[in-house]
Amino acid sequence: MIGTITLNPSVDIRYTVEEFSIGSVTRVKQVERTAGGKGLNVSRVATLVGEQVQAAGFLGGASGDFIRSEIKKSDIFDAFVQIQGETRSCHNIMGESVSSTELLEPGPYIDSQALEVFHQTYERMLSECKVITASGSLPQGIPQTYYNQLITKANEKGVRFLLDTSGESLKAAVAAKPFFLKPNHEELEILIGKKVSSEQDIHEALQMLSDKGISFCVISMGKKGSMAIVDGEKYRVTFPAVQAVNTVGSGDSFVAGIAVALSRGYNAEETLAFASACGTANALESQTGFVQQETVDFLKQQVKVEKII
Ligand SMILES: Nc1ncnc2c1ncn2[C@@H]1O[C@H](COP(=O)(O)OP(=O)(O)OP(=O)(O)O)[C@@H](O)[C@H]1O
Ligand SMILES: O=P(O)(O)OC[C@@]1(O)O[C@H](CO)[C@@H](O)[C@@H]1O
Repeated sequence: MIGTITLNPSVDIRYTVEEFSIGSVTRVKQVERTAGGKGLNVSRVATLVGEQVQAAGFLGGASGDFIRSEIKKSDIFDAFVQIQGETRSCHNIMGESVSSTELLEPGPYIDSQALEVFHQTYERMLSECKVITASGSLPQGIPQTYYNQLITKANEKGVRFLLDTSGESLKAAVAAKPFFLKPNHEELEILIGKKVSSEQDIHEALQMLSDKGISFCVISMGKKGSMAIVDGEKYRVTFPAVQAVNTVGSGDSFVAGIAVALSRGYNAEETLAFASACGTANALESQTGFVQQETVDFLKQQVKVEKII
């Protein structure tokens, strides 16, 4: 079983608009709500490709109730801790001629009591899951070094810990040596504190993270594919161009693909091809964090994974 952690889930609200400009009134053509936050996207995609998933984090208020009802419909085991506060919403404004614009709320305050209940849940997850993913920002009241505690516990138990976060929590987490990291291009620049403009810069960054003890690291670059280092071996991942519909959640779908592949025992090349297919399959759907099994199977055959000597 795969365990997913979404400490700061959200109701993702997608507004489809014909045009959008700051400082004027916009009438929305279509509104869609999904149970989101990066880890819930991971949960949904891993379930859609056939794995059992238990999902944990914090949920509260009417938004929390909505997410719980969606989790139930998706056949994901609900291990979320109930809180007093209200789960946040994240807004994505997009349209045919409007490039995706996201507004992400900060999330509720988590008190020490809720955190204590989460610790108990996490201990149980470590004994039931081979792979654990942790994704996204941290809600208020949780220190930026919090993922380090979770990583250390997973490492002690020999559970593979896959981390997809950004900013200070990503910077801090490297020292705790998560099994897997997936910064995108922008997150990588913040992580290493310098511009990454050439393939050589990416190689150096991957080598640096590998030398720091990260077994599996991927730098994802949207439609340009990704570059990876797995146990010291470097890979370039590419695929034919597609007509993307909504790329929000493609990174999460990629992480879901990695988690699924690892729990099935795929080798490095197969794992990267499968994850990349999941990322692209999501980009072909309008719904955030959603893939179709047939699309993943088809795309997996189109992905090229080359070892870089
Ligand atoms: N426009 C696209 N066309 C095809 N595949 C895409 C596209 N964008 C993303 N993907 C797929 O998804 C993977 C991850 O995408 P990306 O690098 O955009 O992650 P991300 O920035 O973490 O995404 P997000 O934060 O929006 O979930 C890519 O490696 C690729 O396989
Ligand atoms: O604030 P975070 O946790 O960093 O990101 C939240 C979020 O933007 O990430 C997902 C896309 O990856 C969306 O579903 C969600 O709204």
